[in-house]
Amino acid sequence: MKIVKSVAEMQGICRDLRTQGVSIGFVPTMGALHRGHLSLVQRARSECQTVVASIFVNPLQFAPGEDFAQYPRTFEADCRQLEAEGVAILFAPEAQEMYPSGAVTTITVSGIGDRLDGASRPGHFTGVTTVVAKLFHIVAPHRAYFGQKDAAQIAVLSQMVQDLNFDLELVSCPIVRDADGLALSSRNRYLSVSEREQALVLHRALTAIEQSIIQGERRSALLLQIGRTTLETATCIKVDYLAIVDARSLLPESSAKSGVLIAVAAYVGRTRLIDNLLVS
Ligand SMILES: Nc1ncnc2c1ncn2[C@@H]1O[C@H](COP(=O)(O)OP(=O)(O)OP(=O)(O)O)[C@@H](O)[C@H]1O
Ligand SMILES: CC(C)(CO)[C@@H](O)C(=O)[O-]
Ligand code: BAL
Repeated sequence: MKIVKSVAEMQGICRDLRTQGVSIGFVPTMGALHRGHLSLVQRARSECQTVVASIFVNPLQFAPGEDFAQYPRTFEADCRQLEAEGVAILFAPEAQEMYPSGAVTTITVSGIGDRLDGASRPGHFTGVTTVVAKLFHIVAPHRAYFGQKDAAQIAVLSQMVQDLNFDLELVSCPIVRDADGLALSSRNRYLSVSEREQALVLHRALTAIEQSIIQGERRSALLLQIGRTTLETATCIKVDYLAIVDARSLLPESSAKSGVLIAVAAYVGRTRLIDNLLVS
């Protein structure tokens, strides 16, 4: 696996690949890799001739007071895992390389970008869309792979790709979970043993809602009440949001019909976790 730190070098390599007609699959990450990230690489490998991954802990998407400084950085182990999965090129720039003039020019998806995580983490999605647009310009992928765990991120990026005419396909990949249901996340490593036990309530709340839908209940107000009752069984959880929304616009839906997203975010101790399910 070739490791590239310079924007100009990365852009040159990808330009050559495209000229040769090689299809490029791109997996952007912030590192601290787990099986969720690797599932995106595996999907990219199965659909594209070359896989490019990136590791960049993007300062722009962390609000003041968030965990930018503590965010886990496990570069050597990440490289070993990416190489074993057949990634051809890893782009791992420093912040100065990505933002030499600071963040003077940014991209904001209005509306969608201010909902769910965008409401709780002001400026977060402007940071995400700005860095992902830059990465798309640098890597010029044919396909880019994102996890459904970050469902609001997918909604925001899909809108950006459409509005700014990025010539690529955005591929959404299923949530990878531990055997007990907890969605894998780099931030899970912040959890103590007892916090991890409490964190299971997120998936349990989503499952309780799903069961009610399967039994025929469609009214969002009632489904949200069922979810909240389950969340209240955990003592060290502070719910940020539990919402039933349209998966594309992220606007509230009064009925849990097909295509609707049920999303939850909660602080488990000081760690903020998210999870969701799509109604099909
Ligand atoms: N459990 C998972 N299943 C599938 N994809 C995932 C999972 N966790 C993360 N991803 C995807 O991996 C990509 C990189 O995410 P990121 O590096 O932020 O990891 P993360 O585990 O989500 O970290 P964080 O704890 O910061 O949310 C994103 O597209 C994200 O949706
Ligand atoms: C897409 C991303 C790599 C942009 O920094 C990040 O938001 C993430 O890891 O989901
Ligand atoms: N997975 C989204 C990255 C973040 O939480 O900042």
